[in-house]
Amino acid sequence: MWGLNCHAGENREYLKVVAHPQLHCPAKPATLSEVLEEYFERFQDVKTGLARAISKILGFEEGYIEKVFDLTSGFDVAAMNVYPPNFQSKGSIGVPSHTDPGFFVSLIQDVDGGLRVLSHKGKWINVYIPRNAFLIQIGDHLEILTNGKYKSHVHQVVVDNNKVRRISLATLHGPSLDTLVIPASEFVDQFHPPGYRGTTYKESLEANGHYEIEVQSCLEQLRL
Ligand SMILES: O=C(O)CCC(=O)C(=O)O
Ligand SMILES: [Fe+2]
Repeated sequence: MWGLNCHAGENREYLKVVAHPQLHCPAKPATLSEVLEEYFERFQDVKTGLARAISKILGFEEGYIEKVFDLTSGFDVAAMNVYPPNFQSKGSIGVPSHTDPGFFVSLIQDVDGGLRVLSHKGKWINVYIPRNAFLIQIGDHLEILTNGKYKSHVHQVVVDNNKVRRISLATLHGPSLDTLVIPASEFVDQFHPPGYRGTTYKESLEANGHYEIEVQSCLEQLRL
């Protein structure tokens, strides 16, 4: 899906493709699908490694998250972004503040600067990503699974009055579409009642009337 968003609140051009369980990518240019295929194939090891590490940190056996999110069929969408868009450009907000659905988001960029994260004290922090490094951000469905222990944090992109051209690849790694995500019983007790309503991943992606591939957050609607 190609999109050009340059209205008051947003200012970017992007191509979104489903990356997993099966890569759906335009056939031309052939180098694009070849590079993405290799990237996402090799990224599976990073995803599995993170799932195992986080499972252990949460006190579960290492295969816990792979199992509850059914990651072998996990629904991943990659957004390739250009800021500012090639055509028109209005304002300096690349992407307004939001959280992302899913287990986690991985991000690479060509030039540093632009991405900001809202701290728990309500301050915007510029994110520094060392060259050749990935940024990993927690997604809404890990927040739901942990009943709010892990937070899907609010972030935005600010494009310095469009003086700098920036390209990023943000991939939203989700559970499988038919996985029902609810707060795990281990995080629920009389002092911590369930804070979120359970839905399948597919239902939560479509809750705001968007298509699955638009991967918009609906965390606010799921809060109890
Ligand atoms: O381009 C970026 O740095 C982040 C983009 C983003 O937040 C998103 O696509 O959800
Ligand atoms: Fe995002």
